[in-house]
Amino acid sequence: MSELALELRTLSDLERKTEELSSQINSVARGDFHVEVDDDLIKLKATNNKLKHRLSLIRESIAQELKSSVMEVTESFSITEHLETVFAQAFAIAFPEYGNVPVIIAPVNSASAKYGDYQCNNAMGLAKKMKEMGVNKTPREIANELLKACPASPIINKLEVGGAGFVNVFLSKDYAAKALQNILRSGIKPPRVPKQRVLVDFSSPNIAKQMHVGHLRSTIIGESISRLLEFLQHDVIRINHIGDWGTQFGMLIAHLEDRFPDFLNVSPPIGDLQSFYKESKKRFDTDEEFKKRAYNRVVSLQNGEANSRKAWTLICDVSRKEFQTIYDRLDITVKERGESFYQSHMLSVVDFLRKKNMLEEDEGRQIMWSDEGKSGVPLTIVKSDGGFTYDTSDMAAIRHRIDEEQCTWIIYVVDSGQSTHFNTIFKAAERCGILNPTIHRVNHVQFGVVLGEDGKKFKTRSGDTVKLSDLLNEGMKRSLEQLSSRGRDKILTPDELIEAQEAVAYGCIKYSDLSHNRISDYVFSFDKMLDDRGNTAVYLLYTYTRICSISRKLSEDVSNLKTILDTVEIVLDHEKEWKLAKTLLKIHDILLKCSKDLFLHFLCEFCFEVCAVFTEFYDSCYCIKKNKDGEIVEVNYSRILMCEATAAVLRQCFYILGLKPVSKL
Ligand SMILES: NC(=[NH2+])NCCC[C@H](N)C(=O)O
Repeated sequence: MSELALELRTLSDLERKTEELSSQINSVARGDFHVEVDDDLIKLKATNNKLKHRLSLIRESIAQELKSSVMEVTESFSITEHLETVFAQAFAIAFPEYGNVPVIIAPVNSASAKYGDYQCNNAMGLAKKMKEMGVNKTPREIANELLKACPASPIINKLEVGGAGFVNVFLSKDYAAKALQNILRSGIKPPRVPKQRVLVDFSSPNIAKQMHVGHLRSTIIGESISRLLEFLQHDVIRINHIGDWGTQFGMLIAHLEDRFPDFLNVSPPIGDLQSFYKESKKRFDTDEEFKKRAYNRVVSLQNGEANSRKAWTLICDVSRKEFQTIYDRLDITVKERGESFYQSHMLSVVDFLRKKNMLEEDEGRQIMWSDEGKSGVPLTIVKSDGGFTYDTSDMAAIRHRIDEEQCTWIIYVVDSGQSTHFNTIFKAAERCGILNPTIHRVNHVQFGVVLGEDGKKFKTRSGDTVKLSDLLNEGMKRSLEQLSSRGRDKILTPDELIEAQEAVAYGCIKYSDLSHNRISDYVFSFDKMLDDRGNTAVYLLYTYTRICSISRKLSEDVSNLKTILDTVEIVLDHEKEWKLAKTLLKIHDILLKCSKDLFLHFLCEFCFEVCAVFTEFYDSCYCIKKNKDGEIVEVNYSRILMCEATAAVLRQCFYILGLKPVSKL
């Protein structure tokens, strides 16, 4: 919404108030009330006239401003947002007295193209509101007034009032052709959004414990959210909040000292950290002397004593290497900043909370309620032995992220099981003044559990947690089988085959996660994800390679795309060409929609739609005509450009979803 439009609304409100007052003055003047006429009220009437004049000037400049702001088709924007602005102006001009009505723009299902491409659906609601205020107008009358007040926009071909009072918007083909040409010239440009400094806390496995499928979900979703927000030009900090601190390290260090007494000189060959953990836990539970030494080591570690610190680093390194191999395979970038990083910040946040009188003694512990009414579960800030907890580290972390990192948006990609924890942290942070909800946005991006095909929690046959490296290996094996079943092992070079195998294996694991609404639990099934029909990575990747192979058929391929662009106009005469163009141009709307609520399945659905609409287009619109001998006799270059634009849109979406487009599959 432009500043002028806002000012216009404020002025309209003022105008309405003045009018109310004037009518009061009039009634008073008529003698309806026996009240002295206030001089101020009379002055207001004069002000009202001035305001009216200003209002008409502002309306004029809004019309001007809008013209200049939308004339540029070279800029990329979300069609929905653009139409929202157009209709907001129409509202301001036609119905200024109804203040801040949020504009409702909805895309029209392509099956009902005769009703336009988008609709403004406000008239019905407004008619109701007017009725409450004693004004009788039908939604169709309102829609007609809105239509008349709509400023010209280069993206609109025509407007019509339809049905119960919808304003139907038909997009302009000229605009669409230009917008597609821009995509081909300079790639997909992000729509403009206010830039934020945002921290994405994701992956976050725990040292010495198995990185499980829950962490895999967090890793995949967090990476894609980071890519999406980076694409939208936000300043993104990707943080791996690993569990590398806490009392369990005391027993791990004590056990390391016993098992590898020479650990300071010779790096200990801990192959299997999980069983190392189990061994030490067993001793901790049964051996009093060991337990005492373990506690000792926690204290020395937290005090920064050199040998304990060294032992801790060695243990963390073992896990770190394991995590990194998963990140490398899945192309994940995340900066490690585990719980240990916050040790000094925990000391200071405790101090801060104590000074603010937020801490309460509870059976030796120091707790904090997230609201004054003491409802819900309190946070444990200091344990009775003086140690800190997961709550303490998250309070320290949120404070650091807001005060020191200067983030205005923090996103935690963590399973739904922790939603109480995060809600409490957010409320507590607000209560003690760390977080100001008018400035800071915090989101717990929660997700459901991974289930096996039997509908039970995802486990190995023997009932153990599935090792992620085994899972990725299995994916690689299954993807090779899939490719071989299509005879690809005979067509592709060994390098191309490996590239295709990885693209399919990792792509399908990521995509099957991202394409489901993350809130619900999801069933992990290689069979489903490797299906080449339906909304799967395999289907998308195959469609993409098909598009690539179309232009490959041209001898002078698309390396001279720029020349083609300079000489060929995109024509959108065929119904399927026009449908494809409109589908592709939805990309900005979709990206914004995904970033609003941080749901990536909308982007997956969009990719699926693009592929389906492309197939319809390709089935009914020839791009390259060949004769009986297979020689090219005619090329429709406009359609070749459409193919290239489709590939460009898909590539951009693939990047955000972490899929690697391969030109041969
Ligand atoms: N700031 C956070 N608490 N991030 C999430 C940490 C997840 C935790 N390490 C776990 O495995 O459950």
